[in-house]
Amino acid sequence: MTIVLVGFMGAGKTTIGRRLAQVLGRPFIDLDSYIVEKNGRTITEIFESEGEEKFRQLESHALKACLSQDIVLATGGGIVEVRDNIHMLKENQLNIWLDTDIDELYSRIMGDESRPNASGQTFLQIKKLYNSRVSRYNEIAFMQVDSSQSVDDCVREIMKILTSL
Ligand SMILES: Nc1ncnc2c1ncn2[C@@H]1O[C@H](COP(=O)(O)OP(=O)(O)O)[C@@H](O)[C@H]1O
Ligand SMILES: O=C(O)C1=C[C@@H](OP(=O)(O)O)[C@@H](O)[C@H](O)C1
Ligand SMILES: [Mg+2]
Repeated sequence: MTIVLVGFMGAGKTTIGRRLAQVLGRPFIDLDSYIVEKNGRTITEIFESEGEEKFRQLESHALKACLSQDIVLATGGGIVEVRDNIHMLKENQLNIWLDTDIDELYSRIMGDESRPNASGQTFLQIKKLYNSRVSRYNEIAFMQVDSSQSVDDCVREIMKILTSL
């Protein structure tokens, strides 16, 4: 069973996913890192050279390759932009939606140039993107975790639910 982390940019998918995998003793894959490694280019380079559509194709291909493995998988915040990804994720039960308020998300991603859909964006532009996606995170989520908590508290909350299943 793949434990998948979904949520907007800055929610903590990569950070909490890595720590959760350590605690579970499972391999960890960050989908962005997987794409970078397979393509030999950064996310920004892919966006700049071939556009977001190409990135989304690579992302869907990577998701398909990584699902159904016994790993912890951190997705990118735009995974819900592609309907096929939502269909694939609906087949996976353990999708954990990391979420917190937009002010906190914005403060975590501002100044980080590694996210083409965030760099140079105003708070209102980021909030509009968040609002356009939030219902789709909810659509695929098995559980929602408030990642305003510390990384370890988020992991503890997730572990409590997983061990009760
Ligand atoms: N629970 C948390 N509390 C405070 N800061 C966090 C938390 N989780 C992640 N961060 C920080 O927020 C930023 C984005 O985290 P990241 O794991 O890259 O999020 P995502 O993969 O969802 O975009 C990083 O600087 C990270 O250190
Ligand atoms: O929300 C988005 O459109 C994106 C989020 C990023 O991942 P994180 O959510 O881990 O930052 C990365 O996949 C890419 O920059 C696109
Ligand atoms: Mg990430």
